[in-house]
Amino acid sequence: MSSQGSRPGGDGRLTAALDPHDQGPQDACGVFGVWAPGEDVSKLTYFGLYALQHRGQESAGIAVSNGRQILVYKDMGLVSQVFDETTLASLKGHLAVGHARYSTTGASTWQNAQPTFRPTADGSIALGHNGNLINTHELREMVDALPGPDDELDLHTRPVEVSTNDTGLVTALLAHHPDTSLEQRALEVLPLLRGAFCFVWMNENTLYAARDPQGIRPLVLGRLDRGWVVASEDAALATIGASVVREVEPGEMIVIDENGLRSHRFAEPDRKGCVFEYVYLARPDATISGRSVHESRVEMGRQLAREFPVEADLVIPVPESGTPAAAGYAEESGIPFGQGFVKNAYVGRTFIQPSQTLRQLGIRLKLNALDHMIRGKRIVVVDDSIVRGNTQRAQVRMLREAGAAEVHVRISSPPVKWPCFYGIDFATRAELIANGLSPEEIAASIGADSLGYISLEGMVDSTKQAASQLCQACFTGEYPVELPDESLLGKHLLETSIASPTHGKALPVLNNP
Ligand SMILES: O=P(O)(O)OC[C@H]1O[C@H](OP(=O)(O)OP(=O)(O)O)[C@H](O)[C@@H]1O
Ligand SMILES: NC(=O)CC[C@H](N)C(=O)O
Repeated sequence: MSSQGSRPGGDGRLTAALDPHDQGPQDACGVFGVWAPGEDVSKLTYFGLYALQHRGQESAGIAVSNGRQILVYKDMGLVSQVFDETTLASLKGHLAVGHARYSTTGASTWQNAQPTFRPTADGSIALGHNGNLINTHELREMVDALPGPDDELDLHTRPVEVSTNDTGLVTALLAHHPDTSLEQRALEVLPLLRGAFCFVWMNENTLYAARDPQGIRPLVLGRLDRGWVVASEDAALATIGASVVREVEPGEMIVIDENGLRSHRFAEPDRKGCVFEYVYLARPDATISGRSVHESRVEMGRQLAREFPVEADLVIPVPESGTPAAAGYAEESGIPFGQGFVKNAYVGRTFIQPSQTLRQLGIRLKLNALDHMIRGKRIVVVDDSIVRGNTQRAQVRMLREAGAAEVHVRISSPPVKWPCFYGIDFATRAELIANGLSPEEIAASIGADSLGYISLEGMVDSTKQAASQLCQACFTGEYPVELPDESLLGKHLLETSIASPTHGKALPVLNNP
């Protein structure tokens, strides 16, 4: 990576840039934000992101401010690959925001890694986003209507970031507040956004967080002895020793600075939390809307055993996220629970990798069957979901090769038939195996003796949330935030990117690869 344009510096408050590829051998979508004078905020953010790594594994970044300038460090890779002690030690300040990304809109590139950065009339902002916006064309037009970078910025001292995703557009809209405060500007911009968003952002002195009116993705507020924290999941708070205060409410914006915490309501709440957070996305030790994710998953397994019993010798999970449901299935059915697969702990989640080839390779890399546990037995194998079918096809084959007498697949969520437009890369309908095939046809396709999916009601009841307050669009096709264009249903979100470097204006940023 080489730098384009000159490095920031010289005007006393300019954002400086740290590009890991300019650091020689010193080697640096979960969101995290911390405001804590006297604490090592970049390290707290690093550990917070580490706890949120399961939410995004393509790129990671941290922005930190010491009150005068914001430093941003981001790169492709896992949190532990992007940051090291030296990098973290150079990120000094009293407030920080961090991000671990997997892409939903805009390619998986350094330019789209977050926090995104943009200079403003009175400083700069850095922002991280979990979610996905669906009115990006509208937002693009709003950004295009803003005064261009040439009018606004000195490009000799402030190089340009060409971000091609939804997050870059919001950053540009927020950053344009020549005559008003960032806080006021945010209260104008947030109501214009459609879709899912949990944002954490900052300027030099203030930490902000906001959650969309539907509260599709989780966001929690926590307290340190000497500060405040916001994070996608409460497990990240526990990791850094912060206590949970409450969830950031749907439609709420929080502002934290030396005067404490202020809360604004920018929209009326209409709660539609993502049910797939309970099924797969969130960590099992997370609590969302007062309900333990682990307990929800165990209950889904119990319910699955009631709905799809089978005579068998052993219940095994597809690790990791299938494990609690398998335990619930075994408990309810009375069939012994055991380990049938060994998971390589160093391999990450497979369905969120960007290409099909990588996904398929990833599964073989991840799971190996324990032959002596499997041989001659009738196996019930429990997983949380079938998306493209890669995992089940591979693991049924492995179980057969290991000598299983029968393989019965049980899935603790209903068939995924519809793409997600709110922050999960469920891709196109064509890629979803349950879109074209019945459960019987899927069983034949993956080579299973039987296949049972939990009912929609069974899954929803297990979360102890009112069905009316959950987004179940990936199972039902009923989208709680109206899609601007029905043709979106046939497209991959990565193809709906709002701008390419050759279309529209370039967004200013600190360093270019
Ligand atoms: O039908 P597919 O397209 O294969 O996707 C579904 C699989 O992806 C997830 O596992 P993943 O490996 O991502 O994560 P996990 O280890 O946390 O269960 C999920 O638990 C299923 O096993
Ligand atoms: N998974 C996410 O939350 C993605 C955030 C944002 N839409 C992006 O693609 O960067």
